[in-house]
Amino acid sequence: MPQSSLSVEDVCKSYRSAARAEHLQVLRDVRFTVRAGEIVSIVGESGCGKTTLLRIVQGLVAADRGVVAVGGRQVSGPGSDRTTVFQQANLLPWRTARKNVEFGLEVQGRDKAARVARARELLRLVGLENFENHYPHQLSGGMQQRIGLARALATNPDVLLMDEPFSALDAQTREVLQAELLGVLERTGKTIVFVTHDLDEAIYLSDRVVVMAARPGRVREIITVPFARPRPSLPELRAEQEFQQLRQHTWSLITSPREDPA
Ligand SMILES: Nc1ncnc2c1ncn2[C@@H]1O[C@H](COP(=O)(O)OP(=O)(O)OP(=O)(O)O)[C@@H](O)[C@H]1O
Repeated sequence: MPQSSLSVEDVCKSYRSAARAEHLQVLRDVRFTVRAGEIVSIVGESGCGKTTLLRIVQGLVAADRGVVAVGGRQVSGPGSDRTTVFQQANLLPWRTARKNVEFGLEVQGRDKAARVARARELLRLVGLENFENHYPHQLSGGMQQRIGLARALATNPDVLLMDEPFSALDAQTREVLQAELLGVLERTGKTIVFVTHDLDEAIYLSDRVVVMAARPGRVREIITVPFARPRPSLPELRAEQEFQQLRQHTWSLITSPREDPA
């Protein structure tokens, strides 16, 4: 199972604000690492630069300063070693579930037999092997998101970048998918960066939680999550005092008055 680490070193990014003719510093000296096979979540108030950071890691936006590296190789643009899973699965409506999973493999020019075998393997992994010929409109939101995850895994990226992948789902489906995601990730050993507004989700899924502060976006604290894997269900973990303390600490970091960023 090949795995790669991800490192983000002193990343800075500013945008020119047309309205105020000045630079808006979105990210300042952001630094953290995700070891191979780890899940690290990023949380922080709206506008602290989480999506911008993911886009820099993806290689879609260039940092002004700093370095992003996957497996020690510096990122200089998009690459097949990184794939993003978004809030909406954005499946192609005219393709079946299996053909959606095959999409990236087609782009890579893989032959049909290999594509079909790989897509079936991933549909099994996400528990949808009996739905390969269904079209997206025949699938629930949670099922579509599972297809989106299978599609992202199909090309075997080293790093998965997950941008609030469950936030459009109802609470119950969300908890089911969180538990499933943990199972899938344990089996695939991917290195994951997971952006979320949901602190329970961040703590439940992650090895570490990067708490960001805003204006400029920067790392406020990196919290190590002490719970051993495999983890119990989220409702069980939530009942533990240590979980509640960790959540309270994370919440207080996000909501407490900002220290002077100078
Ligand atoms: N292309 C751009 N041009 C100018 N400003 C931008 C651009 N992209 C993002 N910004 C600004 O950067 C800041 C951070 O935005 P970003 O979307 O990264 O935050 P976020 O933490 O992901 O927010 P949310 O939690 O609401 O999704 C915001 O003030 C936003 O207006």
